Amino acid sequence: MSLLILLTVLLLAFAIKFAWKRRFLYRAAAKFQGPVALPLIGNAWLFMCKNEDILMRIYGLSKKYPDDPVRFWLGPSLIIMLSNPHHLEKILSSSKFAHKHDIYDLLKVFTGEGLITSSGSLHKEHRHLIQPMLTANFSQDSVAVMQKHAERCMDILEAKLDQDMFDIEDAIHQCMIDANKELILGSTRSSQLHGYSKYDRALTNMYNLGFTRLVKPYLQPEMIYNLTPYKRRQEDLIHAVKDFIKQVVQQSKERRAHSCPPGDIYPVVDRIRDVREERPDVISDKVFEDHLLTLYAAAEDPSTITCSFLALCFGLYPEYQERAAKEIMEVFGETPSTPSWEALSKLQYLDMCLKDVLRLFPIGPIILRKCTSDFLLDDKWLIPKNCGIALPIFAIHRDPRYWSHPDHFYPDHFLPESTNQRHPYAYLPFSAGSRGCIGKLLANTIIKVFTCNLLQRFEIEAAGTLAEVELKMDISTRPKRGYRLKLKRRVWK
Ligand code: HEM
Repeated sequence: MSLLILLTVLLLAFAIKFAWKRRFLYRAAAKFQGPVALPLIGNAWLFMCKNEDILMRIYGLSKKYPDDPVRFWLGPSLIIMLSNPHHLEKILSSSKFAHKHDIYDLLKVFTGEGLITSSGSLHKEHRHLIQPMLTANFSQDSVAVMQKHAERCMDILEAKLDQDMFDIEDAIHQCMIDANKELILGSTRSSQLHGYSKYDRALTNMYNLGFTRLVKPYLQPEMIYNLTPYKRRQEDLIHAVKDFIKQVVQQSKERRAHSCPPGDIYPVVDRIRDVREERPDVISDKVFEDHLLTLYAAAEDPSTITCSFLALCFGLYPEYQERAAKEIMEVFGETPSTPSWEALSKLQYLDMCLKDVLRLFPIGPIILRKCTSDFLLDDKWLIPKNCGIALPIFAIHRDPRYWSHPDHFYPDHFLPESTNQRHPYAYLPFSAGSRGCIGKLLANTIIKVFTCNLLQRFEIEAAGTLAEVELKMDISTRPKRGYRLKLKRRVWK
């Protein structure tokens, strides 16, 4: 009995000390609106649903609190969500929010100190080294590489001509694997010709496993996670992925030793290797591998998703497809050939289509940051040090106050007169500021070259409406039932 009393007293003392140390956080949180928080779990109950439905829960909440900041408690963690573009601008342009939220640490087992998961001075220094490698010149050189892989993909898609509906994702995924492996990793092993490799499969499973742990709080404590089968699986995946990256590094060293010409492109791996030669103290072997895996993963999956959604939207909105195809024909003619860099920039309508797809299906539907010191927002709201910040990009991209046709594919959203009237931070498909995407130009190039090839060869059909495309969230936004399309030979009228 006395032991029980002692334990209760100790527990109570611990709880009081814990609450006392965090009194500033509670005081600041009380100034924000937010849903009812339960003892211990806070608002975590709002997100107790299937992983894939979390996106819609967050969307619902941000619609409920569209203007002023709102607070959530996820267990002991305070998160402030901001849905007003004017607030997003303040956050994304402040150095106080350049830190990723602590939850990203769970992904460090995979991508270590790569640009997505690192923060602080190491991130800043390495971003300065890597960003200049992805210049307009690199994107320009990537056109020919992308054209080669896109043509191969179109040849594969010929087999689907005039057949039943099929999911186009696999074909696009293998094409994007080949292109990004050559551009970033300098590897010419083709998944389109030889099928998915062990590495390709491991990487896809890695995204899924990483996301599962992010959204299941009970898997987050290391002690518990280590006892689950997920841990074993994680080790197998890491092993497969890292093995491949080590081979890529080795091949790059051999190219250097034999002064091999870089082939079709001077890939990112060789560019980083050359920087290391000059400054070996700055990038260790381990961080070199982390960068390669991060850059490849950051490029391959978003490009696949965006090209697939663009094809689906063209299938659902034939009039916009026709307009984009006509523009491509006017600029390039009917026969697919390697587009010139100048000609690509003439595809204004395709550009508007791509922008609207990135609006509807942003790769980062929610961006999470950590506040590293107290921050006074609009001289009104004190965002306390160490709390999390959530930016619900998906919800803002569908807010009817900024978009005339929020839930439709509507390229005219990006007519200059509409764009000029909108707050620039109401559209953030590549995020912004010191943690914004460094591959934006490359991504635009890859996707446009791919789409030119697709529309030059095929007419795309899809059934139903965009409203019927149910979405799910994993590490990005995807359709629950795939990208189902039908292809017909394009006949120029
Ligand atoms: C359609 C294609 C793409 C989209 C929509 C996209 C979107 C984004 C977004 C939203 C972020 C910020 C994430 C956050 O703040 O949490 C980001 C970061 C990043 N992206 Fe992209 N991305 C794309 C393609 C690429 C490509 C092709 C590369 C590189 C070759 C790339 C490399 C990166 C890197 C390294 C970061 C981390 C930057 C940092 O934190 O310093 N991305 N991307």
